[in-house]
Order: sequence, then C-alpha cells, then structure tokens
Amino acid sequence: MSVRTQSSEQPAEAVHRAGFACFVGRPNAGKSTLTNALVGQKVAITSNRPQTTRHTVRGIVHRPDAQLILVDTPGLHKPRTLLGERLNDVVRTTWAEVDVIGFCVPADQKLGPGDRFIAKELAGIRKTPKVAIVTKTDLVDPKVLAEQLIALDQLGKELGIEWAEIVPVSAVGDKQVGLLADLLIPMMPASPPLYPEGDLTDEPEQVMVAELIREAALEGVRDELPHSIAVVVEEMLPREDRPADRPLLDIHANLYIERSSQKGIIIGPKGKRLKEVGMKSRQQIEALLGTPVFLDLHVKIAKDWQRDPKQLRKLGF
Ligand SMILES: Nc1nc2c(ncn2[C@@H]2O[C@H](COP(=O)(O)OP(=O)(O)OP(=O)(O)O)[C@@H](O)[C@H]2O)c(=O)[nH]1
Repeated sequence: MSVRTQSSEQPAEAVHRAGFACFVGRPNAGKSTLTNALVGQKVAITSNRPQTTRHTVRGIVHRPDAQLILVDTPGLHKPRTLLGERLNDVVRTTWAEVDVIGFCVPADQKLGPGDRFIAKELAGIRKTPKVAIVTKTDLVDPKVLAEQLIALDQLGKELGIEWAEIVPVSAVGDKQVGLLADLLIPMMPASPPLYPEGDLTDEPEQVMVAELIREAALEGVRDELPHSIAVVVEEMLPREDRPADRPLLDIHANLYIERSSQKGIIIGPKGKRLKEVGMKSRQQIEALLGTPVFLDLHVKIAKDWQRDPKQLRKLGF
C-alpha cells in the first residue's frame, strides 16, 4: 500500500492537461468541502446534514499546465422517492464520464455499510481510475488515521478495486489539499484548457443563487423540513435606470415547500424567519456575484414535489 504524504515528488510535465474528476462517498463524507478547498472558493453548498447537494456543481482548479474540473455529485443512497432514484442516476452517469473518481471516506468514522455500498458500485465501473481519499484527518490522531488507511486498502483488495492512490486530506485544516490536486492532474488527458482562465464553475449563476437561498432557508429548520425545500430563481435582471457606478440586480425567486403546514415554519412569526433567510442569502449572493442585489423571495406550495415527476422537472431535477 502506498499512502501519499506531502513530501512525495511529482515529475514536471510539459504537456497541458485538462479533465474531470468527481468525488463520491456517503452523505456527509466531506465532498463539497473538499471541492471548495481545492477550488479556493465556495461553489458547492455544505452543511452538517446529509444529502444537501442536489445539483452537479463543478469547481475548476486552474494551474499553468492543467485544468482540473471537479464534479460534485449528490450522495448515492438507497432510493426511497422518485427524487432519490433520479439522484442515483445522476451519480452513475457522472462516474462513467469522468477521468478519475475520488472515493471519500471520513477519517473519524469506521467504514460502514454505506461506504461498502458505494465501493461495490465503484468496483463495477472498470475503466475509470479511482483514488481513495480519507477526509477530515484533523479530527483523528495518527493511529486512527493509519487504521482507516489500512481498512481502505483492504476494502479495495476485497472488492477488486485497484486504488491509483490513497490520500489523507483535511479540507478544513488545509492539509494535503494541494497534493491531492497534484496527484489528480497527471490522470487527466492531454488537452488544451476547457474553460476560460479564472472561471471557477460553469454552474449557471441562477442555480448557484438558488442553492445559496436553499442553504439559508434550511438553517435551523432541518429537523422539521429535512428535504422538503426547493428553490427556483425565476428571473435575474439588472435594474433599469441605475447609474453605471451603482448597479442593482433584481432577483425573483420562489421557495417551494410540500405542504401548507410547512409554511409557518419557513415564514416564522410575523415573517421574521423568511426575512432573515432573505437577508442572509442576499449577502452571500452579493459576495458571489460581486454586485448589489435586490432579492424578492416568495414561498409557494408544490404539493409532494419529491414524488411527482412533473413537479420534479419544473424544479429542475
Ligand atoms: N473537521 C473537519 N470537518 C470537515 C472537513 N470536511 C468537511 N467537514 C464537515 O463535514 C460536514 C459535511 O461536509 P460536506 O462537505 O457537506 O459533505 P458532503 O460529502 O458534500 O455531504 P453531502 O452533500 O450530504 O453528500 C460539514 O459539517 C463539514 O464542515 C474537514 O476536513 N475537517
């Protein structure tokens, strides 16, 4: 077993490389946080609750000799609803298309049935190289980390997966994140840059804005409304008749819930909660887009949207 540490030397390469990598792992494994750390900016929303990520968000790591495009997929899980099935399809399609798959396992939790379920699926995808990544190494001592690295190595042998690398990282502690990029880049095909320099994501702005609103809306009510919130940005338009040095972007968004009984929770007493959601997400959107924003946010009921194909399509799934 070879485990990578910072001291490993990488041979210099003259050829430009560009390609796609995706991180997989059970919910809460730290995939979104790792994507953000690699890209150096918040592109995927994170939370301490599983299954936050619904959209395939790409982050782009730029190097003089390479572009590494990260595809952040939702966690693969046993489907209970139509939404669950769709999400799993998205995950498998992504796996078949990328140049390398990073299998993420948190250092602070023993390998469990959830990890095995995903690893077994991975074993079935023969062509794509796989890298095992132990995340959140800042949470454990070296002994526990070593045990986790060995467990991953053994899991690979048991299932017939040959890990191209086994890499421990801490996205929060910024340990070995750069090294991970160094290891993934040589696995990319020789290719000119696929995105303009400086682009960090190709996710449409409206989707990222919707995700920021959803993240703010979920805060504090996850227990009551675990997966019942969807957000659609209906319109984003620069306000007319504004002087060039004082632009304002008008954003109209709808926040969908499944039942009228959930409305009170989202809006809060005298609309206080919704106001806070609006204020908080507006600040994040302004930081993301670099322009002042007027956010017009409405709560709507889309009855049982997670089970209804028509509604799912409308909400972008
Ligand atoms: N201490 C520590 N916590 C981390 C690290 N990486 C992620 N976390 C935390 O772990 C939780 C889950 O992280 P996410 O990045 O949202 O996990 P995910 O795998 O994308 O989760 P899903 O979207 O549910 O699939 C969050 O509370 C993170 O702050 C790390 O390197 N160290």
